[in-house]
Amino acid sequence: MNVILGVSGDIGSFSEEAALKYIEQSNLCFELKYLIDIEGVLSSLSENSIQYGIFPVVNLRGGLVKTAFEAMGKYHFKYKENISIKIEHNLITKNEVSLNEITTIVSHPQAFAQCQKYLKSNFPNIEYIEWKNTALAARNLSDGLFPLNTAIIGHKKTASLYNLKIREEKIQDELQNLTTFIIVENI
Ligand SMILES: O=C(O)C(=O)Cc1ccccc1
Repeated sequence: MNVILGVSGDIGSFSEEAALKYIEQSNLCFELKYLIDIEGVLSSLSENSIQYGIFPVVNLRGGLVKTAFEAMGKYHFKYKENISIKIEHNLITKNEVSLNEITTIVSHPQAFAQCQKYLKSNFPNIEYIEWKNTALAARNLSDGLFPLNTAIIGHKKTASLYNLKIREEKIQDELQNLTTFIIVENI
């Protein structure tokens, strides 16, 4: 049976990127399971349907990942190790939308926190919607869940994965935008 590493994101999320880097560095063989958010990871771990989990806990610009601390207070688990990755954010829309037509941006709260300066100077008066995960936002935009004039902030690979278009690259406030993820296991 394969050992499963639960990811707090969808395909194309930053948590997936951290998981892939962890697998490469540790030389361990894991199957990834996409559990969308931190609650999904920790609940699956407590039910023993996964053996390990990975999720973000802190970023220098965005601060503590609030949802991580809320979920960590609800479950018992063991800390295994941590890994930090450099995160680059991108503004992504459907193919037919131009920048001046954007009325809404959907993303994970950490993405908004890490792109504050960019958003304040470029989109001061639009609607912001917090979503469970950046890659899920991309998938849902592609599926037509949001109005056409919606952008998401996420990993550049979500554009090709979900048939979307990158409008602006590297929009994070810090060039070296490191986020730390932790790998956890059952007690
Ligand atoms: O939403 C994601 O893709 C995540 O993995 C959570 C996240 C979001 C923004 C920065 C770091 C982690």
